[in-house]
Amino acid sequence: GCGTKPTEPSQGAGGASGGGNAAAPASTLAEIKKRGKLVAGVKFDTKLFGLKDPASGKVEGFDIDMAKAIAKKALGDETKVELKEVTSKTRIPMLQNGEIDIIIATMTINEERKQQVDFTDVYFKAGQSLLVKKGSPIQSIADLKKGMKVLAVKGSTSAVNVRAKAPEVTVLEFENYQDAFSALKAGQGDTLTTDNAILYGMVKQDPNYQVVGGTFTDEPYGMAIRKGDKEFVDFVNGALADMKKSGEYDKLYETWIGEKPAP
Ligand SMILES: NC(=O)CC[C@H](N)C(=O)O
Repeated sequence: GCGTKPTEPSQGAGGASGGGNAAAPASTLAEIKKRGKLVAGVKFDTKLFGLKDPASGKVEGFDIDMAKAIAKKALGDETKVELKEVTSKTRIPMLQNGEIDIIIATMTINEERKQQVDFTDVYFKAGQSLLVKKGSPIQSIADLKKGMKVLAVKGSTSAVNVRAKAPEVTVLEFENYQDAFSALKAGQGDTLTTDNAILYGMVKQDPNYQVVGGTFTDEPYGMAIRKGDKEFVDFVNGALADMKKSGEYDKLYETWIGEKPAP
Protein backbone atom coordinates (compact mmCIF):
# COMPACT_ATOMS: atom_id res chain seq x y z
CA GLY A 1 0.00 0.00 0.00
CA CYS A 2 0.93 3.65 0.28
CA GLY A 3 3.79 4.92 2.36
CA THR A 4 5.94 1.85 2.06
CA LYS A 5 9.55 2.95 2.02
CA PRO A 6 12.03 1.19 -0.21
CA THR A 7 15.43 0.51 1.23
CA GLU A 8 18.87 0.70 -0.19
CA PRO A 9 21.32 -0.88 -0.70
CA SER A 10 20.38 -4.30 -1.99
CA GLN A 11 20.24 -7.37 0.16
CA GLY A 12 21.02 -9.40 -2.92
CA ALA A 13 19.07 -12.36 -4.26
CA GLY A 14 18.30 -15.11 -1.81
CA GLY A 15 19.26 -13.85 1.60
CA ALA A 16 19.00 -17.03 3.68
CA SER A 17 21.95 -18.05 5.75
CA GLY A 18 21.44 -21.77 5.11
CA GLY A 19 21.57 -24.82 7.36
CA GLY A 20 19.78 -25.13 10.66
CA ASN A 21 16.50 -26.51 9.37
CA ALA A 22 15.62 -28.52 12.46
CA ALA A 23 11.87 -28.30 11.75
CA ALA A 24 12.21 -29.52 8.17
CA PRO A 25 11.56 -33.20 7.45
CA ALA A 26 14.08 -35.33 5.56
CA SER A 27 11.41 -36.70 3.22
CA THR A 28 9.05 -33.97 2.13
CA LEU A 29 6.88 -36.45 0.23
CA ALA A 30 6.37 -38.66 3.31
CA GLU A 31 5.52 -35.57 5.36
CA ILE A 32 2.96 -34.39 2.78
CA LYS A 33 1.29 -37.81 2.79
CA LYS A 34 1.25 -37.99 6.58
CA ARG A 35 -0.14 -34.47 6.87
CA GLY A 36 -2.64 -34.99 4.05
CA LYS A 37 -1.82 -31.75 2.30
CA LEU A 38 0.88 -29.96 0.36
CA VAL A 39 2.05 -26.61 1.74
CA ALA A 40 3.15 -24.46 -1.18
CA GLY A 41 4.92 -21.09 -0.92
CA VAL A 42 3.43 -18.84 -3.59
CA LYS A 43 3.13 -15.16 -4.41
CA PHE A 44 -0.06 -13.36 -3.41
CA ASP A 45 0.65 -10.14 -5.32
CA THR A 46 1.63 -11.30 -8.79
CA LYS A 47 -1.17 -11.37 -11.34
CA LEU A 48 -1.03 -14.37 -13.73
CA PHE A 49 1.20 -16.39 -11.33
CA GLY A 50 -0.14 -15.97 -7.81
CA LEU A 51 -2.62 -13.23 -6.95
CA LYS A 52 -4.97 -13.07 -3.99
CA ASP A 53 -8.35 -11.53 -4.59
CA PRO A 54 -9.01 -9.57 -1.38
CA ALA A 55 -12.80 -9.88 -1.81
CA SER A 56 -13.03 -13.65 -2.26
CA GLY A 57 -9.78 -14.58 -0.52
CA LYS A 58 -9.00 -16.82 -3.49
CA VAL A 59 -5.44 -17.07 -4.78
CA GLU A 60 -5.11 -17.73 -8.50
CA GLY A 61 -2.50 -18.08 -11.22
CA PHE A 62 -0.11 -20.30 -13.11
CA ASP A 63 1.95 -21.11 -10.01
CA ILE A 64 -1.21 -21.91 -8.06
CA ASP A 65 -2.34 -24.39 -10.71
CA MET A 66 1.08 -26.02 -10.60
CA ALA A 67 0.67 -26.46 -6.83
CA LYS A 68 -2.77 -28.04 -7.34
CA ALA A 69 -1.38 -30.45 -9.94
CA ILE A 70 1.36 -31.58 -7.53
CA ALA A 71 -1.20 -32.06 -4.74
CA LYS A 72 -3.28 -34.14 -7.13
CA LYS A 73 -0.30 -36.32 -8.00
CA ALA A 74 0.74 -36.74 -4.34
CA LEU A 75 -2.65 -37.08 -2.69
CA GLY A 76 -5.14 -37.73 -5.49
CA ASP A 77 -6.94 -34.46 -4.75
CA GLU A 78 -5.99 -31.04 -6.09
CA THR A 79 -7.75 -29.26 -3.23
CA LYS A 80 -5.38 -30.73 -0.65
CA VAL A 81 -3.06 -27.77 -0.82
CA GLU A 82 -2.39 -24.92 1.57
CA LEU A 83 -1.10 -21.77 -0.09
CA LYS A 84 1.26 -19.67 2.02
CA GLU A 85 2.41 -16.24 0.93
CA VAL A 86 6.09 -15.77 0.20
CA THR A 87 8.00 -12.80 -1.18
CA SER A 88 11.24 -12.95 -3.13
CA LYS A 89 13.07 -12.19 0.11
CA THR A 90 11.27 -14.65 2.41
CA ARG A 91 10.88 -17.69 0.18
CA ILE A 92 14.23 -19.43 0.73
CA PRO A 93 14.25 -18.97 4.53
CA MET A 94 10.64 -20.25 4.74
CA LEU A 95 11.56 -23.36 2.77
CA GLN A 96 14.64 -24.00 4.85
CA ASN A 97 12.87 -23.70 8.18
CA GLY A 98 10.13 -26.11 7.13
CA GLU A 99 7.21 -23.64 6.90
CA ILE A 100 6.60 -24.67 3.31
CA ASP A 101 7.25 -27.85 1.29
CA ILE A 102 8.03 -26.15 -2.00
CA ILE A 103 8.50 -22.71 -3.53
CA ILE A 104 6.39 -22.09 -6.63
CA ALA A 105 6.84 -18.36 -6.96
CA THR A 106 8.22 -17.01 -10.26
CA MET A 107 11.64 -18.05 -9.06
CA THR A 108 14.60 -17.98 -11.42
CA ILE A 109 17.02 -20.89 -11.29
CA ASN A 110 20.55 -19.59 -10.79
CA GLU A 111 23.89 -20.72 -9.38
CA GLU A 112 23.72 -18.61 -6.23
CA ARG A 113 20.33 -20.04 -5.26
CA LYS A 114 21.47 -23.59 -6.11
CA GLN A 115 23.82 -23.30 -3.14
CA GLN A 116 20.75 -23.01 -0.90
CA VAL A 117 17.99 -25.06 -2.55
CA ASP A 118 17.44 -27.73 -5.18
CA PHE A 119 15.44 -26.85 -8.27
CA THR A 120 13.07 -28.88 -10.41
CA ASP A 121 13.23 -28.77 -14.20
CA VAL A 122 12.32 -25.45 -15.80
CA TYR A 123 8.54 -24.98 -15.87
CA PHE A 124 8.38 -21.47 -17.33
CA LYS A 125 10.73 -19.31 -19.40
CA ALA A 126 10.67 -15.59 -18.66
CA GLY A 127 13.12 -12.76 -19.26
CA GLN A 128 13.68 -9.44 -17.56
CA SER A 129 12.15 -6.32 -19.07
CA LEU A 130 10.97 -2.80 -18.17
CA LEU A 131 7.54 -1.38 -17.36
CA VAL A 132 6.91 2.32 -18.03
CA LYS A 133 3.97 4.69 -18.22
CA LYS A 134 2.81 5.06 -21.82
CA GLY A 135 4.65 7.97 -23.43
CA SER A 136 7.77 7.53 -21.30
CA PRO A 137 11.09 8.45 -22.95
CA ILE A 138 12.40 5.09 -21.71
CA GLN A 139 11.89 2.54 -24.47
CA SER A 140 14.66 0.07 -23.61
CA ILE A 141 17.47 -0.64 -21.15
CA ALA A 142 19.77 1.59 -23.28
CA ASP A 143 17.65 4.62 -22.31
CA LEU A 144 18.42 4.26 -18.60
CA LYS A 145 20.60 7.19 -17.52
CA LYS A 146 22.27 8.51 -14.39
CA GLY A 147 19.75 10.07 -12.02
CA MET A 148 16.88 7.81 -13.09
CA LYS A 149 15.13 5.75 -10.49
CA VAL A 150 14.43 2.09 -11.20
CA LEU A 151 11.96 0.24 -8.99
CA ALA A 152 12.48 -3.41 -8.10
CA VAL A 153 11.80 -5.97 -5.39
CA LYS A 154 14.13 -7.16 -2.62
CA GLY A 155 15.67 -10.57 -3.08
CA SER A 156 14.97 -10.62 -6.82
CA THR A 157 17.37 -11.32 -9.65
CA SER A 158 15.85 -8.22 -11.29
CA ALA A 159 17.49 -5.78 -8.86
CA VAL A 160 20.88 -7.46 -9.24
CA ASN A 161 20.65 -7.64 -13.05
CA VAL A 162 19.61 -4.04 -13.61
CA ARG A 163 22.49 -2.80 -11.43
CA ALA A 164 24.88 -4.80 -13.60
CA LYS A 165 23.39 -3.58 -16.90
CA ALA A 166 22.82 0.06 -15.92
CA PRO A 167 25.25 0.80 -13.06
CA GLU A 168 24.57 4.54 -12.92
CA VAL A 169 20.87 4.37 -12.12
CA THR A 170 19.43 4.39 -8.60
CA VAL A 171 17.63 1.14 -7.78
CA LEU A 172 14.88 1.34 -5.15
CA GLU A 173 13.83 -2.01 -3.71
CA PHE A 174 10.41 -2.79 -2.26
CA GLU A 175 9.08 -5.70 -0.21
CA ASN A 176 6.73 -6.91 -2.92
CA TYR A 177 5.43 -6.16 -6.41
CA GLN A 178 2.24 -4.37 -5.42
CA ASP A 179 4.28 -1.85 -3.41
CA ALA A 180 6.70 -1.40 -6.30
CA PHE A 181 3.86 -0.89 -8.79
CA SER A 182 2.11 1.57 -6.45
CA ALA A 183 5.37 3.51 -6.24
CA LEU A 184 5.64 3.65 -10.04
CA LYS A 185 2.07 4.94 -10.26
CA ALA A 186 2.84 7.53 -7.59
CA GLY A 187 5.76 8.82 -9.68
CA GLN A 188 8.45 7.61 -7.30
CA GLY A 189 10.43 6.03 -10.12
CA ASP A 190 10.97 6.15 -13.88
CA THR A 191 10.51 2.46 -14.55
CA LEU A 192 9.81 -0.83 -12.79
CA THR A 193 11.88 -3.83 -13.72
CA THR A 194 11.24 -7.54 -13.36
CA ASP A 195 10.31 -10.53 -15.52
CA ASN A 196 8.24 -9.76 -18.62
CA ALA A 197 5.58 -12.27 -17.56
CA ILE A 198 5.06 -10.44 -14.25
CA LEU A 199 5.00 -7.05 -16.00
CA TYR A 200 2.29 -8.29 -18.40
CA GLY A 201 0.15 -8.99 -15.35
CA MET A 202 0.64 -5.37 -14.21
CA VAL A 203 -0.39 -4.08 -17.64
CA LYS A 204 -3.59 -6.10 -17.27
CA GLN A 205 -4.17 -4.36 -13.95
CA ASP A 206 -3.50 -0.91 -15.43
CA PRO A 207 -3.30 -0.45 -19.22
CA ASN A 208 -1.77 3.03 -18.84
CA TYR A 209 1.51 1.16 -18.50
CA GLN A 210 3.45 -0.85 -21.06
CA VAL A 211 6.32 -3.30 -21.30
CA VAL A 212 9.17 -1.93 -23.46
CA GLY A 213 12.44 -2.99 -25.04
CA GLY A 214 12.13 -6.77 -25.09
CA THR A 215 14.06 -8.89 -22.61
CA PHE A 216 17.66 -8.39 -21.46
CA THR A 217 18.12 -11.56 -19.38
CA ASP A 218 16.90 -15.16 -19.31
CA GLU A 219 14.84 -16.06 -16.25
CA PRO A 220 14.04 -19.78 -16.30
CA TYR A 221 11.61 -20.58 -13.48
CA GLY A 222 12.04 -23.66 -11.33
CA MET A 223 10.21 -24.91 -8.27
CA ALA A 224 12.52 -25.01 -5.26
CA ILE A 225 12.84 -27.87 -2.78
CA ARG A 226 15.00 -28.32 0.33
CA LYS A 227 18.53 -29.27 -0.56
CA GLY A 228 19.25 -32.98 -0.76
CA ASP A 229 15.62 -34.17 -1.03
CA LYS A 230 16.12 -35.86 -4.39
CA GLU A 231 13.02 -38.02 -3.92
CA PHE A 232 10.78 -34.95 -3.91
CA VAL A 233 12.61 -33.23 -6.79
CA ASP A 234 12.13 -36.39 -8.88
CA PHE A 235 8.48 -36.61 -7.83
CA VAL A 236 7.72 -33.02 -8.87
CA ASN A 237 9.65 -33.44 -12.14
CA GLY A 238 7.50 -36.51 -12.76
CA ALA A 239 4.33 -34.50 -12.16
CA LEU A 240 5.59 -31.81 -14.56
CA ALA A 241 6.45 -34.41 -17.23
CA ASP A 242 2.97 -35.98 -16.85
CA MET A 243 1.35 -32.57 -17.28
CA LYS A 244 3.34 -31.93 -20.44
CA LYS A 245 2.46 -35.33 -21.87
CA SER A 246 -1.25 -35.06 -21.11
CA GLY A 247 -1.57 -31.55 -22.58
CA GLU A 248 -2.53 -30.17 -19.17
CA TYR A 249 0.61 -28.02 -19.10
CA ASP A 250 -0.17 -26.39 -22.46
CA LYS A 251 -3.75 -25.76 -21.36
CA LEU A 252 -2.59 -24.14 -18.18
CA TYR A 253 -0.05 -22.00 -20.03
CA GLU A 254 -2.69 -20.78 -22.48
CA THR A 255 -5.12 -20.02 -19.67
CA TRP A 256 -2.73 -17.67 -17.90
CA ILE A 257 -0.40 -16.41 -20.62
CA GLY A 258 -2.92 -16.25 -23.45
CA GLU A 259 -0.83 -18.14 -25.97
CA LYS A 260 0.71 -21.55 -26.52
CA PRO A 261 4.15 -22.18 -25.00
CA ALA A 262 7.06 -21.91 -27.46
CA PRO A 263 8.10 -25.41 -28.62
N1 LIG B 1 11.16 -11.70 -7.71
C1 LIG B 1 10.76 -12.68 -8.42
O1 LIG B 1 10.42 -13.71 -7.91
C2 LIG B 1 10.73 -12.51 -9.90
C3 LIG B 1 12.08 -12.14 -10.47
C4 LIG B 1 12.96 -13.35 -10.74
N2 LIG B 1 12.28 -14.37 -11.45
C5 LIG B 1 13.54 -13.86 -9.43
O2 LIG B 1 13.48 -15.01 -9.19
O3 LIG B 1 14.07 -13.13 -8.65
